[in-house]
Amino acid sequence: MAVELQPTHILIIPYPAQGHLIPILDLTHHLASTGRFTISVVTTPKNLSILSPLLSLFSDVISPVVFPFPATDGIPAGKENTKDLPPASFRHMIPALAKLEDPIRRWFESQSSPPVAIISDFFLGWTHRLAVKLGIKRVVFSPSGAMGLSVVYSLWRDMPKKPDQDENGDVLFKDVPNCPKYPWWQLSPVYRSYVEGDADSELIKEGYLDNMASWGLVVNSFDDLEGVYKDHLMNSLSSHDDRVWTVGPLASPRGHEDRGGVSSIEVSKISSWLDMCQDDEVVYVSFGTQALLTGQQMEVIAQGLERSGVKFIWAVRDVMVQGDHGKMDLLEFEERVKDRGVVIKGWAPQVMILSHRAVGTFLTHCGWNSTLEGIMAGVRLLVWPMGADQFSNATLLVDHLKIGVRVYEGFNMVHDPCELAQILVNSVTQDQDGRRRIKKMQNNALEALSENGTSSKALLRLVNKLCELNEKEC
Ligand SMILES: O=c1ccn([C@@H]2O[C@H](COP(=O)(O)OP(=O)(O)O[C@H]3O[C@H](CO)[C@@H](O)[C@H](O)[C@H]3O)[C@@H](O)[C@H]2O)c(=O)[nH]1
Repeated sequence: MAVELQPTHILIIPYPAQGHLIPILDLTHHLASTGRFTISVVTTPKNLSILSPLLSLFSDVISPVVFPFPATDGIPAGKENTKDLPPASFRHMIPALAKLEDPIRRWFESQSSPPVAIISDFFLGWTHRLAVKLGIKRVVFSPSGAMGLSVVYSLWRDMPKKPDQDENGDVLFKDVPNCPKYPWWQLSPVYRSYVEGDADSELIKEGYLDNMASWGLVVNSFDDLEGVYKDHLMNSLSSHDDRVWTVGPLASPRGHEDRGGVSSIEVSKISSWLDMCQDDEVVYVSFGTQALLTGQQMEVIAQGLERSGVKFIWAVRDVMVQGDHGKMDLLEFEERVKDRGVVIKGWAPQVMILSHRAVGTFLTHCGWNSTLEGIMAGVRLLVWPMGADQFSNATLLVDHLKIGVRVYEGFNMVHDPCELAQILVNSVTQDQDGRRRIKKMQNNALEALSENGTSSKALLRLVNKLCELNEKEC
């Protein structure tokens, strides 16, 4: 007699930052599309709206599990997403979310058919212990690449100290392939702010160790881009056995117009403007959803764009438009360049812009999602890493794969608008070799996502492995 298959119930727990939410919800979308799961997604009231498109597509499959946001020192009431908070809030957001452990456990115990696995962001390491208590599996979701993750895991495992109390002293990662090294100031700010014995610091450290002990790991990357680092993770995380899945670049199968937010400018206006431009002549500039540029940096970018004479779209975070950004007068700048440039204040339809044939260059902070989106669009990558994993992403793109050009690094060096202008001009008019290399990587990414590609196969293996946990199905 045929056994009736029950869908496998899994619990997704995202971290409320757009660069983390967007890819884990893309993964959720892919899992929901298989028809083999019921999926519960943990969220808080102010983050519910980002789930709406998925909920309307998969109302029978995906259910939100909404908990009040836990009140926490360092996070103002009413703020539940890091896009509305300064970068240092990461230190507070991680402990805040750990307070959801008990409510989630109580919710789990009330379920007639509880989840067999948790897939949760790497900032939620405590979910490993929760999963162990509940007798289920935990899969870490890494919105960062495999190289960035290898470096950060190595940091928390080995706990290097600041060399000679010098911000510029190098820390060497001997155990990571290609032995990268970074000056202290380029290491993860969450790591640098660690204070031994401090409760929040210890919770964050435990979280990373718990990540390394979890049952599996999903990385938003693909083997042609980072195979060596995937293998390294596979070998160094013995607990993961063969359960490291590189399933990227994750993208929304639904299209990209409202990916991660509602565009603050009419999408049709932007596409009509781009339609009037020649192939590859437009430079797109964005520094993601976390970096807070200084007034001086805004000024350098504006002057660089103005002096270069290139066509451009510059996405400026709304907090930087509202904030006091020194001498920089965005409105005057816009007026001066209105014939050849667009400034988007607030959320930009980034993937749509990058994939337009007129856009040929991306000046990026090297956030991992932007990196993958740039590769998928086959645009030249001008990189200006600011923090987090962005310095290792820059190493990968510029030094190892030679598909990016390093413009500047971080906040503290001297930035010269004339030099930036020249780099922008060169990227639009020259650099054919760089362009060929990025096109090749774009093809590799598309290949990875094709039916028999490495990422599609990894996704299928992940799906099968999760379904095996469901005794009713096996
Ligand atoms: O106006 C905007 C701004 C951003 N995005 C999207 O938002 C995401 C931004 O992600 P990312 O490029 O990774 O930048 P951050 O927001 O800075 O991401 C944080 O999270 C990433 C994943 O861990 C890290 O790689 C980064 O260093 C960290 O800053 C991308 O999908 C963008 O397409 C838009 O669509 N419109």
